[in-house]
Amino acid sequence: MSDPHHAPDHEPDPVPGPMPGPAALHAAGLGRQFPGRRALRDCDVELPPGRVTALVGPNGAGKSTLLQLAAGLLRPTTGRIRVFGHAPGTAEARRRTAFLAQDKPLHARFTVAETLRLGRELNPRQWDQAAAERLVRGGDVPFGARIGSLSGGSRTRVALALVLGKRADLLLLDEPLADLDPLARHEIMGLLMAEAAERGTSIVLSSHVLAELEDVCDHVLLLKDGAVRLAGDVDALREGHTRLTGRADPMERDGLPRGFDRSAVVHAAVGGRQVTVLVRNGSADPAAAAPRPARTAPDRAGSVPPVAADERWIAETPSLEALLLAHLRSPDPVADTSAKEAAA
Ligand SMILES: Nc1ncnc2c1ncn2[C@@H]1O[C@H](COP(=O)(O)OP(=O)(O)OP(=O)(O)O)[C@@H](O)[C@H]1O
Repeated sequence: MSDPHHAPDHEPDPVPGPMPGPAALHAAGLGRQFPGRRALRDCDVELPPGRVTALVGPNGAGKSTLLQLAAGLLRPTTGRIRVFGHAPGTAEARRRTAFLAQDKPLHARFTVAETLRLGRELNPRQWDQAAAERLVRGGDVPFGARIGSLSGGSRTRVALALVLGKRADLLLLDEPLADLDPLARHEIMGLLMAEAAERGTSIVLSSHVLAELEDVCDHVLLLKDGAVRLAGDVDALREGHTRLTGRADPMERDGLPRGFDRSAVVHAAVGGRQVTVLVRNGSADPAAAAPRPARTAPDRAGSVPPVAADERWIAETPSLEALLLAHLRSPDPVADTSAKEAAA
């Protein structure tokens, strides 16, 4: 339903620089300023086609702003953004993109059937009525009911039906599951995965429920304070980190042994006598998955053995949720986009 709000239907002047690749979403130096507030700054984003991307970040991180820029509802203040190489708001970008806004704007006085008819009229060449109806029927939403009379979850279902009915190549979904009950969330996630697997649809999905993203997303984009903090292929990012659990050192504020290489630490948390720490792997050598303490304090020389070889530490590849939580908690402002290449 985003069409009526889109920016004018013309390509802006070409921007100098290399041509964008076939990325589903490409942004370079992207920024968006609101009065008194910078929502996004200097964001470089490359989302390969056919991937399901988790867009995560704290409240106010800029997730909705990025999705609205990609949907052509906002214009960048700086930099540029492209969907499949096209400027958002142009006819080709609009045809290939479907956007589900966080507040799911629908006409309250329309019935469900009228809403789907509007979807078909706005997308006459590519509308899939069966896909849209399937979603509505899945929730037992009456086709004759007015949108204004529906529960939040049913309204969300109708809004998603419009998105899936459009048969777009890139779905931009801003917290699509927020109003849905657990069974409906599970069902909708399954539908989205099927859509991605069967049609190669690219999906960008913002969510605060990290555990739900684990089995669904194969790519991640973490924003914090309007900047990209972590980006890339999920497996590559997980393999690029190690989660270590061991006995906390009561003499150290962060609970880590004194000689521990803190430059590789994303975040450490002490719980009781244990410390759990997420570290970036410093080497491509899998044997070095766990960090070696690079600096050993002179007064304790030899007292801190290499963590990887110390059986008192449990080393494991982090889950996506553990990875994201550590990066969300990390004060480190340096973006980790090391897994970008693996995603291409
Ligand atoms: N239209 C606007 N006018 C002024 N400020 C805005 C506007 N839209 C967003 N902002 C500000 O930009 C920042 C980023 O907002 P945005 O909605 O993109 O964050 P978000 O990551 O989607 O947050 P949430 O998780 O709470 O939905 C916030 O500080 C917000 O207040």
